[in-house]
Amino acid sequence: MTETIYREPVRVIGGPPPGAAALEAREVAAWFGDHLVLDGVSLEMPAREVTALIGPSGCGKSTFLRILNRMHELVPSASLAGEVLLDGQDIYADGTRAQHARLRIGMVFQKPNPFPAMSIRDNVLAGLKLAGVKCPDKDALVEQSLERAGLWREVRDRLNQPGGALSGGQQQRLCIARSLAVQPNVLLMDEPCSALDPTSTRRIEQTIAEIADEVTIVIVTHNMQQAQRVSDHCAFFLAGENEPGRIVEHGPTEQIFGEPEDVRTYDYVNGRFG
Ligand SMILES: Nc1ncnc2c1ncn2[C@@H]1O[C@H](COP(=O)(O)OP(=O)(O)OP(=O)(O)O)[C@@H](O)[C@H]1O
Repeated sequence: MTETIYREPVRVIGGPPPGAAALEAREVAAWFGDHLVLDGVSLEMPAREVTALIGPSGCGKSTFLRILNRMHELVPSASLAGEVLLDGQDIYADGTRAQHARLRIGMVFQKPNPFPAMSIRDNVLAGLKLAGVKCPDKDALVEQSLERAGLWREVRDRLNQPGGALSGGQQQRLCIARSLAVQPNVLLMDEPCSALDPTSTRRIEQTIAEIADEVTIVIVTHNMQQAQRVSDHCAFFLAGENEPGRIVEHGPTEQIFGEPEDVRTYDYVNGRFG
């Protein structure tokens, strides 16, 4: 079989502007009803780098991640304050559409969620249809997205088979391919390996390393080794008893794991609690 390697991004019409983008949260607070779950969260997530969000269960990491692409507001009781800047533009500014923010800032979830009866090829293209993005050369886009997600070689001869027939790790890479097909500027990942075996986990980590030059990544993980392996920066979240979650400390991953400034960070990354 002849291979076409698509080095330049395949052209799509109506997609995000090209390239990775920086994200910055400023003084973010979040509520469910009148329950304040996050407060005073400010964090810079540089373009083309991987930022890991770490911290014990319930400290607001997933809530923060969902605020970064306007999914938090889909929960009926949810509200928030603060700003989220995508390359300097507040995604919550008046007149900015949530769907536009979600197109530029993609998301991969804990449990792989391909459309099980839909073909592998159509799964990759499903995000385009939902976002109203068009592509004149769909075959090239399918190949490039699967290649970037590290799945092409395993599925290129069975693109018409259902997505549900793949293994869990392959399904997660299919979901990454689906997110990449719309060519987002940022990819958010909420514990993307927690349902996977160690081999699939390493394969996803390899994929993260391969795509990080082209798309900014923010990943929630409970796995400290994973945070160390995949991220350039880490933010440590913590919520006291009856207190909202806050960032205790953030910085280069080497510093957070090697020489943290706060004793709570030291204790957490060394497995003393959480
Ligand atoms: N839909 C919801 N309605 C009400 N409260 C919620 C909702 N989702 C989360 N919460 C609450 O918000 C707080 C933060 O939850 P969140 O899931 O963001 O934490 P987390 O750090 O991601 O936890 P985990 O690591 O267990 O996934 C918790 O107190 C949780 O109970």
